[in-house]
Amino acid sequence: MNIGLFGYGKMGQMIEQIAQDRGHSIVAKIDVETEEVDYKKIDIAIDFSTPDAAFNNITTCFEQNIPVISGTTGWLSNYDKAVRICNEKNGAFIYASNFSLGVNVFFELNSYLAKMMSNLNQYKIEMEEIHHTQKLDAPSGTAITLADGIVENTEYTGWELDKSDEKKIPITSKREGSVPGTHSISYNSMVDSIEIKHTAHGRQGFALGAVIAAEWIQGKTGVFSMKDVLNLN
Ligand SMILES: NC(=O)C1=CN([C@@H]2O[C@H](COP(=O)(O)OP(=O)(O)OC[C@H]3O[C@@H](n4cnc5c(N)ncnc54)[C@H](OP(=O)(O)O)[C@@H]3O)[C@@H](O)[C@H]2O)C=CC1
Ligand SMILES: O=C(O)C1=N[C@H](C(=O)O)C[C@H](O)C1
Repeated sequence: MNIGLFGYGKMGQMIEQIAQDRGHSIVAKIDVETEEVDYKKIDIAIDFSTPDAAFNNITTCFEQNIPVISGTTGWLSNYDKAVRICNEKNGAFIYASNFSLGVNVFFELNSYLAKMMSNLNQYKIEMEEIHHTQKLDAPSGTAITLADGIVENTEYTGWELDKSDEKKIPITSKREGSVPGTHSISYNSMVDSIEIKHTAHGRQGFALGAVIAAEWIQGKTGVFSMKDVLNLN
């Protein structure tokens, strides 16, 4: 595949390595200073840019009939609009807050645990995410997806960064050194605690998942998720 990288930062560079190892070519590296893009050369766009840039990158690719894999977080207020444009253009799109295969299994585990805990009111939930100090958004996109999985299966109505509303899942966001991404959810009662945790050891897992998604979406039209790619449905 001829891949166009939208965003050539920490993730863009990791994806370049992994994509090349799997026999793909990087035909464009687009970042904030790029003035002209030759879209004709690009079979698929992989966007790991910034919350401000993602929507425009993604929808420009739809206009050019290029399928898009996006891992950028912090732009989701425009997600429904992007989906609409993708469908209007008969395009192909996957957004995932986290492309790592392990985290996508962790999402399923989180939903299953939330369902089991939903009638045990003596347990109070807490979520923590830890990332490197360069991260622009908080809470992480992954933490938001985890919170959505809990809301779907319990009486919680949403999430909040500061603990105040009993009906909301309290999320603590920590920014420390170069931590690639750690997410934990705990259920605490007076007598015990249950905790599930995912720890990324680097960015390879995110990048590999994004390249696998790009390979999978070739020749398809529609809006998909990593659940489809990994057959976790
Ligand atoms: N879904 C997932 O699995 C994962 C998602 N992420 C998310 O991916 C995004 C990128 O992460 P990361 O690579 O660590 O961040 P970086 O800051 O290292 O890279 C972002 C890059 O985007 C560039 N950029 C800025 N504006 C534009 C633009 N208009 N078009 C294209 N590129 C632009 C930046 O350039 P400049 O520096 O010059 O501004 C920078 O090179 C974040 O939102 C992060 O949360 C990260 C890891 C995994
Ligand atoms: O910015 C990052 O680094 C990461 N961002 C994603 C998120 O916001 O969840 C995924 C991963 O945790 C790394």
